[in-house]
Amino acid sequence: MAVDNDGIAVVTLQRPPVNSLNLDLLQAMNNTFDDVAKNKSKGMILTSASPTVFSAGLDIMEMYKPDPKRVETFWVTLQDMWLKLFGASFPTAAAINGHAPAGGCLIATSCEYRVMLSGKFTIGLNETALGIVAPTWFQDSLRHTIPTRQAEIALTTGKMFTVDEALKVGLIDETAADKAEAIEKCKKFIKRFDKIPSLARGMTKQIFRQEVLKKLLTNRQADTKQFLDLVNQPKVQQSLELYLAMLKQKSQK
Ligand SMILES: CC/C=C\CC/C=C/CC(=O)SCCNC(=O)CCNC(=O)[C@H](O)C(C)(C)COP(=O)(O)OP(=O)(O)OC[C@H]1O[C@@H](n2cnc3c(N)ncnc32)[C@H](O)[C@@H]1OP(=O)(O)O
Repeated sequence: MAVDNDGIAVVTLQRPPVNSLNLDLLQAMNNTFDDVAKNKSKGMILTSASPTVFSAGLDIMEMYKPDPKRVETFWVTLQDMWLKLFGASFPTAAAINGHAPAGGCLIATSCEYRVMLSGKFTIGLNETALGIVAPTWFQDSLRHTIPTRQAEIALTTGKMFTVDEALKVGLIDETAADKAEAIEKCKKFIKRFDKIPSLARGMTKQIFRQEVLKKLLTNRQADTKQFLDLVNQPKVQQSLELYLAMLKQKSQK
């Protein structure tokens, strides 16, 4: 993590090759978000060290033939990550410098502002296309960002938006030619709050987001159980196996 002169933390995801979110990366993100809050940074920008992938979403290896204890810890840590990021009182922005499918889109939509690089990248919640279900809070994060009708159609079809489509529907706020420009645009967004008292800003954001946050906070155990039931279904394991094989085949071409 780097904190620049103007007090804005730039947090770079760096788990090659595709920043897939495994238990270790999620734990590191949680520690970093706590540090950003403790250091009283003006705000946080999330970006990626990869030139083509912001994040490939959840690491499928954490869910394929999982160890029962680890997969439960994995899910609870993912819930923590979302609660910290979506509920952060400090300003948050995503400089999306590559593809952002599924959990990658979740991270981006948990931030308050999104700038994505122009190019052949895509962003969206593609879970249904993989035969899995986007949990309530994934769906809520999308619904919080784009109009309800478009969110429903996107979720049920597993739509991956091109950069132009994402801009048109409001899934991203701006485009940028390169990563430096994306970070600059995110900084400009965060600097808008320079003259707004941070306590009032933070509380207003938390009130605005509290309904969605409360839904998970009061249903955490049920949400975990639902995930564990789903992940242990033979049909879901079969879908994950096929998907992994497809990804492997594609990467070897
Ligand atoms: C049962 C679960 C129930 C509920 C949970 C619901 C919530 C799910 C949320 C999720 O996030 S599920 C994950 C969904 N993610 C995806 O569908 C993305 C899959 N990846 C891609 O589409 C592409 O990799 C990419 C567009 C992100 C990047 O493309 P490219 O740069 O061409 O890289 P490769 O495809 O060649 O991949 C390199 C390498 O990485 C492996 N990999 C890719 N994504 C994942 C992943 N999500 N988890 C684990 N591993 C992944 C891929 O297999 C390649 O591995 P090699 O060993 O062949 O190099």
